[in-house]
Amino acid sequence: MSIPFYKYQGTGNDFVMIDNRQHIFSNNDTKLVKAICNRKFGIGADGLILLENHTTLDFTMVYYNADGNPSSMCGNGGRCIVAFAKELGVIADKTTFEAVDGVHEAFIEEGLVHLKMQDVAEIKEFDDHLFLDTGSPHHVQWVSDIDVFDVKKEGAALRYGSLYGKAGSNINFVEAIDNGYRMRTYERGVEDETLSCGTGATAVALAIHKQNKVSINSIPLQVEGGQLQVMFEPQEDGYKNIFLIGPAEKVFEGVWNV
Ligand SMILES: N[C@@H](CCC[C@H](N)C(=O)O)C(=O)O
Repeated sequence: MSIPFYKYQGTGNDFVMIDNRQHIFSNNDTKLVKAICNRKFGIGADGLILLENHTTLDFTMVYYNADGNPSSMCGNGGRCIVAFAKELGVIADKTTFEAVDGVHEAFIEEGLVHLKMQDVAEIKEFDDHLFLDTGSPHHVQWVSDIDVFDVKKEGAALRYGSLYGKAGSNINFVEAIDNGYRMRTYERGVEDETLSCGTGATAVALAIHKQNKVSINSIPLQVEGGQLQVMFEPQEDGYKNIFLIGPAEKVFEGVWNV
């Protein structure tokens, strides 16, 4: 079996993308997805994404983590699939598509993909961290030594610890820097630090605003793989019109032979 694939990255969060409009790839083949995402024996990626037909919208996004399992929303993957849909000629510069957490609008402007995220109603604040769901679950914690912080060790301890039970959570660490904020993420389902996490960046931006650290509604975030921007409108009871903004690029394409 030969499966044509494309490799995309959004601020270093990388994905294998497959045009599955003709059902060339079986859904939920955990072993195959894990093999494709393996960085030593496969193509290598943080996740695999299928672009499928939708009955009324432009397309459906189906997301799998690198461990082969389907998961909750991937923000950077959402930005990458918009660029992929444009490359395939499925859309021009604007789109409405469906993902696991609902319908998303997006547009491409000056080379950056602006992805509208779901409204966020609740941010839980604890003594040393915050927790919110931006399509995926996110723990946000301030640190003072982010450059040398052991994200993999501390992230894994929290992800598998008593706070989040079997489902786990993605774990974000953040520090204020001269021109904004710098963050690093341990990703559930990759079980390692990734160079960027879009739903994580969204969670960090809203957490920063919730804690009154800024009054602005647009927050620049430096991630390991580049720069993201999150814009939002604060409401009495949460946040709406949330946009995750950043680059999404095709890296290469090929054929996977099984
Ligand atoms: N890379 C993602 C998040 C993907 C989902 C996550 N690993 C989970 O299982 O919760 C992003 O850019 O949002």
